[in-house]
Amino acid sequence: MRKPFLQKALAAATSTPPKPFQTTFTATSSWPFTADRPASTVRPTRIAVLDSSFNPPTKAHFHLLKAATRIGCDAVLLLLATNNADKGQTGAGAIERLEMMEAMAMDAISNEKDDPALCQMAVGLTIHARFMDKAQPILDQYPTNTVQLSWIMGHDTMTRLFDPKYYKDVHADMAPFFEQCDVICSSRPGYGSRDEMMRFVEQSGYTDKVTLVDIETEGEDAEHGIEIKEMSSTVVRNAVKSKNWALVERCVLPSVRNFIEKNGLYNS
Ligand SMILES: Nc1ncnc2c1ncn2[C@@H]1O[C@H](COP(=O)(O)OP(=O)(O)OP(=O)(O)O)[C@@H](O)[C@H]1O
Ligand SMILES: NC(=O)c1ccc[n+]([C@@H]2O[C@H](COP(=O)(O)O)[C@@H](O)[C@H]2O)c1
Repeated sequence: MRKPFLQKALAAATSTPPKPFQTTFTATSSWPFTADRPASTVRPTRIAVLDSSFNPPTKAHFHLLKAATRIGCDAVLLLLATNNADKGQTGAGAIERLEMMEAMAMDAISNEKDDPALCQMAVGLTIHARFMDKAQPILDQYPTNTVQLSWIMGHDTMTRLFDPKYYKDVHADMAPFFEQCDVICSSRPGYGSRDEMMRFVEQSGYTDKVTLVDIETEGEDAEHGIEIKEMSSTVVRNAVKSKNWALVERCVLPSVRNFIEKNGLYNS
């Protein structure tokens, strides 16, 4: 039922001229605003944006979002890009990824009622690879200064956010981005300690624009040998390939697990 709609959205993103940003799912018609928190320039709505390949969405992604709502984000946007700064596309197709992102959003809306900001979820599609290019077309959708974007990412991605190789002049190019956006960053096993992450932020000169968070560990997953912070889409793809469904179930939400099996993703 949703496929023709998503195919149309993808066609709009790849047509000439392309639609630079669109939402394909929103929890409510007024998203990201609510009756209690209407569009306001006095108190802009803070949207946590998780930009990812979602190949597939994992519990680590979900817990990054929870970390963002814990520190005050009002709503959440799962963002898929038709272009990636570094990776080619293998594994699931774009439509399948959008469907899995929507499944994750529906899971949150049904099961996370005690975290109202997490239930304010949307799924979106951008054509841009770099964060500085992704931001403006999203901001353009809403009345000026009513929305603040908080980009949530792991330590590995923050390193690339500030890597001069993506820019002509990193500070000049990033200045408009940091006027309207901030970054929420989590440490990630294999990419340096929390202290190293803090030093990296200090050296970048953007201490006031980056908030460091930690992904919470659920006892259940720690008991089973893999902690949430150790999860990645690669772990899930490899687990499906080796038919380790117990590990798949530990690393993704039930709706995503069912989607992977039903659609025969990541088998080869
Ligand atoms: N376990 C994790 N801890 C902290 N950050 C994470 C974790 N998993 C993903 N992220 C962050 O989420 C964002 C999107 O991640 P991405 O889509 O690259 O997931 P991934 O699991 O690393 O994918 P893949 O395994 O396919 O490379 C990135 O900013 C990444 O740093
Ligand atoms: N400098 C940048 O803005 C920059 C650098 C590297 C990756 N990215 C983006 O970060 C997101 C996550 O990247 P990966 O899927 O490669 O982990 C992607 O959308 C990618 O295009 C942005």
